[in-house]
Amino acid sequence: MDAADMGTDLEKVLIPEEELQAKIKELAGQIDADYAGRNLLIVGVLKGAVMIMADLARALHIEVQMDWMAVSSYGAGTKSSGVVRTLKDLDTDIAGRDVLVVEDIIDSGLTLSWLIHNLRSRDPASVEICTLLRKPEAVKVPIDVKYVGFDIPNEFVIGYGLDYAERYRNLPFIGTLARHVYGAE
Ligand SMILES: O=P(O)(O)OC[C@H]1O[C@H](OP(=O)(O)OP(=O)(O)O)[C@H](O)[C@@H]1O
Ligand SMILES: Nc1nc2[nH]cnc2c(=O)[nH]1
Ligand SMILES: [Mg+2]
Repeated sequence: MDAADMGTDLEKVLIPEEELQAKIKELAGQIDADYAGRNLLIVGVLKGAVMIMADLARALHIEVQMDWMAVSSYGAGTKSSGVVRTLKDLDTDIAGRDVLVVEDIIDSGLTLSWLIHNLRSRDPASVEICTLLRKPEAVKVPIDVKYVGFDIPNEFVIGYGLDYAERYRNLPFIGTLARHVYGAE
C-alpha cells in the first residue's frame, strides 16, 4: 500500500520511506556498537512494532534473538485508555539477559512505563528501549529511552505498523490522516 492507494484519506506524509530506512540503519549501527560481544534479546511490542522490528533486525550485524509481547492500552480509536493489558507474554526467560524493547511509538509513555516495570521485575541483566517515534509534547510518564528515531509533533500518525482502527499498518511511510476519516470521534 502506498500514498496513491489512499486517495483523499491521507493528509500528509510526515516521514517518507527513505528517511525511515536511513534512520533504522543509523540506529542499527549504534546498537551493533553498544551490544558487540553480548547476547542480545530484542523484544517487539505487537502489533505496532512489527515493521520496525523486521527492518531493524535485518539492519543489525550482531546476532540477536527475537521475541514478542502483546500489550494493549488503546481501544479502536485515537485515545489511550490508560489501562494496559498483557495479551501475549514473552516465550523467553529474561533473567540475566540483555533486553532491548523495540517500539513503534512513545505517545503518553503509559504502555512502555508499564512494560519496563514488568520486565525489570524478571531480573534481566539490562533493559533498554529503542523507539522509532516519540511525541515529546504528549509524554505523561517520563521514560529513559536509549535509541530514538524521530521526535514528532503531537499528532495522531499512521503507517509503518501504526494503525487507525486496524487500518493503514501496511504503509511504508509515516503519515497523518485526513479529518474526514475520523468521522465523529
Ligand atoms: O505511549 P502510549 O500512549 O502508551 O502509546 C504507545 C503505544 O500505543 C500503540 O499501541 P496500541 O496499544 O495501540 O496497540 P498496537 O501496537 O497493537 O496498535 C503503539 O504501538 C504503542 O505501543
Ligand atoms: N496509530 C497510532 N497509534 C498510536 N498509539 C499511540 N500514539 C499513536 C499514534 O499517534 N498513532
Ligand atoms: Mg503498540
